[in-house]
Amino acid sequence: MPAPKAVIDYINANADKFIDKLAKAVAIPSISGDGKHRGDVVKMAHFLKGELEAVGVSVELRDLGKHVMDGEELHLPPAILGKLGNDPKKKTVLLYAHYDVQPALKSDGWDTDPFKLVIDEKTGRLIGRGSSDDKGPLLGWINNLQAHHALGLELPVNIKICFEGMEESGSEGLDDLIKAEAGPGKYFDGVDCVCISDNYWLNTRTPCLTYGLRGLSYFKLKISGPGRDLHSGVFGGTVHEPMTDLVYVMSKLVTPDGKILIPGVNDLVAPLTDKEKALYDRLDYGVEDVESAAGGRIAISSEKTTVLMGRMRYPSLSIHGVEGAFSAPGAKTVIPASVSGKFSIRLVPNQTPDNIRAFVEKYVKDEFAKLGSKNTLEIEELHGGKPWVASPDHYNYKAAVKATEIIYGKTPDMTREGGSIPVTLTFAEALDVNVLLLPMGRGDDGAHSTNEKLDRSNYIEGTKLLGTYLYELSTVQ
Ligand SMILES: C[C@H](N)C(=O)N[C@@H](Cc1c[nH]cn1)C(=O)O
Ligand SMILES: [Zn+2]
Ligand SMILES: [Zn+2]
Repeated sequence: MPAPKAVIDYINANADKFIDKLAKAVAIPSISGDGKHRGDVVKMAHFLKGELEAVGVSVELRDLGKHVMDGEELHLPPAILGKLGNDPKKKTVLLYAHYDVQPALKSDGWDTDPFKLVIDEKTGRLIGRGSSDDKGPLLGWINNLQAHHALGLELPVNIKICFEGMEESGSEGLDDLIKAEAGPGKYFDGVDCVCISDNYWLNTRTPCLTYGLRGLSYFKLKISGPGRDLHSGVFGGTVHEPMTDLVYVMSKLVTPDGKILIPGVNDLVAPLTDKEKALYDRLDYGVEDVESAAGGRIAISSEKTTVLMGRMRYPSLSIHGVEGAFSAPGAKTVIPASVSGKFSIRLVPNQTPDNIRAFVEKYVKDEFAKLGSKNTLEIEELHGGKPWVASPDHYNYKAAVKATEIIYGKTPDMTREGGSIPVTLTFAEALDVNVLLLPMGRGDDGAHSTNEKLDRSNYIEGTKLLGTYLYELSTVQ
């Protein structure tokens, strides 16, 4: 059943107000990975609580306790739990999204202030940190609730909500909450299926539904030696230098064409079948899509399926940065006393943070030992999450296919995502339900990157898509 015309008309008529709301959300720098912004993450939770209550949702902010980040004990931001409707004749769908964002500084290379939503009238882009990941999609749900509230319409399904503020930092605390609230009489009791809008189309033209995510193991490799930073003219050539050791070890992790060098990691990956390869052949995708989204002609292969499988079905290892290294402008002649290299591995089925950790630790220690360095090495796993694959034959997906056809006039591609949303598998297992990923943004949105954007049409049509999905879900078998 399509959404009522009144709902679609309301969304069209209120598009500018929805954009204003996105601007308010973007203005709160809710960066979960930076302790200095923890107050902003909590502020964002209260902002959303107000928005949800204003449209009739009963909301509670659940305390998730404390954690330690970068040596500092911090209170975790709350999980936002909400309920609207309790009609036993209707299906109940659980909506998940996250209200935290990745860090962003203008000096990273943004053209504008990352926390001030800029509306580019020429291109229709809504530019700002979190516009696509994941404040726009999160507000897409609230926009629909607002439309129903304002029009005095009942929703076609019962809604339960779980919005979190730590997704970009390993979803700490949420797994325990979900497990504790699964089962008869508990918060998530009665949930029939889950919908998450927190990923992206493969390209800029074809909507998709996503039935898989890669997992993640994130590591910090710390090498220390001198008691303090040293003058390279005085000490260069006389001591083992931490940065030199780190660069050596990090260079042994992955080849420039993406082959992971850590023994054991690739052995866990299931062999490719012809049937599976045909799935990638059919997707609307070209090497030019990855190159235009990346902003450079740098695809790892000229073969479309190789590039797609590199994102969807094989693990990858990325080197993210070095803490403690000299990185300012100028030419400081320093030997840093302690440096920490950060890298992560995206995991695919059969790989888990538990079975990958031992391979990584052994290999890194062995490679470091080959140096005969007197510096010390510590390796720490910062966070991790398992990969997830669902059945796209479930009614949850059928409802989303129909909704996409109604709103976009196209049958969506069925994709697996290269990114990670650690709680997806927890929902699937703890609640024993199907989970659907229904993305709002395009493949070139630049999530986690500079100048992140959400196209105005994706925000507004995406809002309609989420609403229409709820109607299709209410009648699909
Ligand atoms: C796909 C989702 N929107 C996302 O960006 N997830 C993050 C999760 C994460 C884990 N550590 C830091 N962030 C991702 O895939 O990187
Ligand atoms: Zn993200
Ligand atoms: Zn996200």
